[in-house]
Amino acid sequence: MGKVTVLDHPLIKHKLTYIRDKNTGSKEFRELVSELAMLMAYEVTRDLELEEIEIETPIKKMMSPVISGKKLGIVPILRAGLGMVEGMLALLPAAKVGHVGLYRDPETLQAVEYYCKMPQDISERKLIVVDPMLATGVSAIAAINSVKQRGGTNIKLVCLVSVQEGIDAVQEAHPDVDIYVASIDEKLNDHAYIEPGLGDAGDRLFGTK
Ligand SMILES: O=P(O)(O)OC[C@H]1O[C@H](OP(=O)(O)OP(=O)(O)O)[C@H](O)[C@@H]1O
Ligand SMILES: O=c1cc[nH]c(=O)[nH]1
Ligand SMILES: [Mg+2]
Repeated sequence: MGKVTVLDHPLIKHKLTYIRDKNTGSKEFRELVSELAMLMAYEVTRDLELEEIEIETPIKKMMSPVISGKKLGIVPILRAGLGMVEGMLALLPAAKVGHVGLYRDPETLQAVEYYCKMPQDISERKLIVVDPMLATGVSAIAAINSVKQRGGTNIKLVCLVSVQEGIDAVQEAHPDVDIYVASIDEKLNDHAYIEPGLGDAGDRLFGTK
């Protein structure tokens, strides 16, 4: 079973409070989501492999570590996942970006996929699927299915706000995927929105609705 990590660094908690606040407008919301993604990227990449290379300081030669091993890929789930890409790329500038476009049908709550474009060498990359919200888990499960169908094998899921129900669903469908969240909230409401949550992440990012 993949592990679940709640990233509860004080900076993450602080910024999360302000994206939850209904009085936070789109500009500030976008900036905070981006900053949160950057902080989470730092934690999620803790297990990157290193190799020693020889360098020379102004004083003497030494062996010193640099990142090695598999390259990275970031996969936002459109639309709301787009808000997390820039922050992740700020820390991981060499990562390639694949996109999965899908929305949750408000009536059936099923995921409807409308776009998918992955890096060609997806099977050789460590992939980080990103979406601010993990509610029922239907969207994340569908997105990870799409990534796997195209050859992705090494996958992590990073979300800001989640509920236990969504985490359980992803773990059952994709037991090989580690999940990182900033919060596990109380529950889903009757419309499968997270309570207390932050509302509709896509609408708040892009000023729609
Ligand atoms: O876990 P789930 O129950 O599937 O819900 C979570 C999904 O819902 C939201 O996307 P939405 O369908 O609103 O699309 P959008 O990003 O285009 O707004 C959110 O960004 C997730 O992708
Ligand atoms: O609370 C929720 C649930 C699904 N999608 C959102 O954007 N917010
Ligand atoms: Mg939405």
